[in-house]
Amino acid sequence: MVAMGRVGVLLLNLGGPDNLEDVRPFLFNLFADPEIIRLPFSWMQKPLAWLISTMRAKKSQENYRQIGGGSPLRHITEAQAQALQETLKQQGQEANIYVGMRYWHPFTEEAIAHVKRDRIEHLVILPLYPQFSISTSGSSFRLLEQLWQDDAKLNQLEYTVIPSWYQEPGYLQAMADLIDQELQRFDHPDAVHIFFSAHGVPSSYVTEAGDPYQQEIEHCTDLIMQTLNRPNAHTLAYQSRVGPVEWLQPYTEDALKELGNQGVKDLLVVPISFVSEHIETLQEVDIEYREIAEEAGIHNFQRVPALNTHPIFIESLATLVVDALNTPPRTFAEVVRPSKKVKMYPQERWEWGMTTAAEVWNGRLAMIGFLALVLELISGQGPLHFVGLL
Ligand SMILES: C=CC1=C(C)c2cc3[nH]c(cc4nc(cc5[nH]c(cc1n2)c(C)c5CCC(=O)O)C(CCC(=O)O)=C4C)c(C)c3C=C
Ligand SMILES: [Fe+2]
Ligand SMILES: [Fe+2]
Repeated sequence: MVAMGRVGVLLLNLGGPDNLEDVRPFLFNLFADPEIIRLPFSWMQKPLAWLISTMRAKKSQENYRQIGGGSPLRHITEAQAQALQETLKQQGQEANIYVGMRYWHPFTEEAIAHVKRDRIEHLVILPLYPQFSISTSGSSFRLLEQLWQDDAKLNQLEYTVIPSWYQEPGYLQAMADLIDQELQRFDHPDAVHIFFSAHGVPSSYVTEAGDPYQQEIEHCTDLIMQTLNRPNAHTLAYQSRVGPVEWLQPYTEDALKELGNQGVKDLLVVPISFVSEHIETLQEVDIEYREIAEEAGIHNFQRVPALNTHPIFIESLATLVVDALNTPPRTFAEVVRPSKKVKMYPQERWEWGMTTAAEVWNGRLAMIGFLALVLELISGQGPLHFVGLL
């Protein structure tokens, strides 16, 4: 059934720096998010975000430089929006598509301003993360919930949230298709080890805060293997760990070494937590993990491309939208998981010149960092300058 009234679809995504100058402010926005670094005191959030983004900027910029000087995420997401609009139209469903990024342009706040400007009556909120995590979809839902609380006008809008959608048959089919296509390029397709690499999160998100992410990733992997219906061996591992705390295991780099030691020669990486090419496929997998794999004796290391605008994938998004318009709406309150502020999660090492110091930040260390920051701001020549961080 086709929904009446003005329909909008809000696609949520992370966002990425468009150029190298954007890297530091992008990182600041990311680390200023309490769903990314969970602190006991909210007043610490911004100073700490400032410190970590400042310390990480150079390394991160170097990674973005290796993939052409910026993230392709904005262009790809806009192309997905365009393709989704056309597919919906073919199915008789007119809809405006909006892109709302969490940490960079076009920001979620801008997207909501456009939704209001266009006087949308029914809004489907669709994160471009197939699986739910507190740190991704959860963070965007929390932000939206806040925008709704701050703006009474938004309450006239009928909205519905799709929390996660990795079970959608079209999505699974598109993933299986991409894998199958890449397998055919190997001399012995059945002998290829299929290596699912998911973006990691700190383990405590799952064990302490109740993030369903790990369970959804595991289930998703099983469903893709069932859809693929081939005899290949497969592994699931977690990539992109930052900081010294424990993240979901096994880590991608360890699992690759292990497989290399076991004599695996042909390996196909399947990025599984994200539907677009981005820095972690183009730089981390294609450059860093390839090097680790080759050193471990995996001579034929290939990767499945991201879905981007794969037609079966875009059709599955259209199906999700149409289904959401035809079922009772789901509110933010139903989909935002409770998150206890349990611990401080250090995401970055302190790199004081030559020494790698604290393994885990504690409150005291954060306090020292904060004082350093204050001194820095007052004098312009404070301790951060002194140790070469700025
Ligand atoms: C489902 C995917 C993602 C999860 C889960 C996730 C959690 C998470 N990420 C960080 C820290 C960083 N993420 C960064 C970039 C980044 N993260 C994702 C996806 C997930 N993150 C994507 C797609 C991207 C890249 C966007 C792009 O520019 O193409 C970065 C910045 C890049 C870098 O410096 O390495 C950081 C830092 C944490 C701490 C976390 C869970 C708590
Ligand atoms: Fe991330
Ligand atoms: Fe990351």
